[in-house]
Amino acid sequence: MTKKTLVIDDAVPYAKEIFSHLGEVITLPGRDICNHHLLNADALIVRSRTQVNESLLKNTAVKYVGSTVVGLDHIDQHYLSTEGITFYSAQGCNANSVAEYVITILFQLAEHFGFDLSRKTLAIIGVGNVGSRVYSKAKILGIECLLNDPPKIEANPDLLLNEPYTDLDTCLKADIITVHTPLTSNGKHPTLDLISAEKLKRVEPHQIIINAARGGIINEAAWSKTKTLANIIDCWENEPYIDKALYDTAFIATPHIAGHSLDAKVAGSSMVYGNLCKHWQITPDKSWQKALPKSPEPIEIQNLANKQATLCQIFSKTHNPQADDLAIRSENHDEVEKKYEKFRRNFPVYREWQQQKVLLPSDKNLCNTLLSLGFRCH
Ligand SMILES: NC(=O)c1ccc[n+]([C@@H]2O[C@H](COP(=O)([O-])OP(=O)(O)OC[C@H]3O[C@@H](n4cnc5c(N)ncnc54)[C@H](O)[C@@H]3O)[C@@H](O)[C@H]2O)c1
Ligand SMILES: O=C(O)[C@H](O)[C@H](O)COP(=O)(O)O
Repeated sequence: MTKKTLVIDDAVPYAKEIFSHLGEVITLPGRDICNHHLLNADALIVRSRTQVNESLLKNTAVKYVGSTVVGLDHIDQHYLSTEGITFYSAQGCNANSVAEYVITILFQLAEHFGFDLSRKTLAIIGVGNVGSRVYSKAKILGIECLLNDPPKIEANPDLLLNEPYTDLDTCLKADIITVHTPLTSNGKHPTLDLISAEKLKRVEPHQIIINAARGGIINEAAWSKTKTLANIIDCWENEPYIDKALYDTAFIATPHIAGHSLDAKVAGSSMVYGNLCKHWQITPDKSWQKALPKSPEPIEIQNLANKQATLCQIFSKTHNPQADDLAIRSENHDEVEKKYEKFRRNFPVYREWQQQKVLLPSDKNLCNTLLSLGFRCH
């Protein structure tokens, strides 16, 4: 069998360790992968920064495309299908990372503005892999939720019987609104401009809006003029050339890193690797897992404040989105745009809650909550 060639986005962690036993691995920055790199490649493995379409793949040898991320708006799936190119996407690989990002920020907001999260309502728009994990964590933490996901309800109306699904307009009255839909512009429930200028007119100054899904789901021009208590923005239109007016309104502005835990990135790579091995009928080799770092040092909490404050401290020690905000923040917007992609490509490694051990004074209630959220607790 001739040796295969795989072209891989160099932001795919452990690309060489994981994929080299399948063939020759060529790594390139995702944005720089062009048609001429792929002429003799058998497989292309990307993250979100490579637009996979006819102009990229025309007259190449590529017969397999693997996306190690969840969003699909960079993939022309119709073209791949008509050309008989196998496509696989690591759906759900980073859902937990995004859910932890959202929950951490909710606690940071509550501590900053001095409110009790258990007295607030959180509306989750899009209840798939990410939204359902936000929901399950919020329930554990005593946060009342509203859910909105018309495609899911149409597929399974019984969900209305036991879960707080409701219409979008009702959700947009919630204290906190977080969107977790794909960015779609066709079909029965397109999400482009889902929270339109018209809908934003009804948002009140006490409300908080979070977008860690895709730029464009919320009308950015109108959002930048909408008075809110806080805007939390991880996903923007035209990244990295993000809108200054919207950026200037953000309480936390991060460069599309909500799904960037090491665990999420490795899960994406590992899922594509497993699918490619199956596709090429090769037995997977798991020796690359030895390259993974050990679990992080335990989080030590000396003194217990109230439960919300202590949880905020623990979540923030795991990963602090405010540090990511500060990493790109600048009065000079050109500087923000310059730092945006550079910071993403050199993103500090952090591990998810299930890799974390917490050492704290005995508190059964707090420990049970932490265990339910996936932490180990001593
Ligand atoms: N910021 C990040 O780093 C990051 C990481 C992962 C995913 N994402 C984005 O978040 C999106 C969701 O991720 P996921 O893994 O949960 O995907 P998913 O496909 O599991 O869930 C998306 C959910 O949205 C629902 N939906 C679709 N159209 C809708 C509409 N008009 N109104 C309400 N709900 C609608 C779907 O029915 C589905 O349940 C992804 O498409 C991606 O764009 C961002
Ligand atoms: O689509 C996704 O899974 C997420 O938006 C993910 O963060 C994209 O990762 P990136 O390619 O931007 O590193």
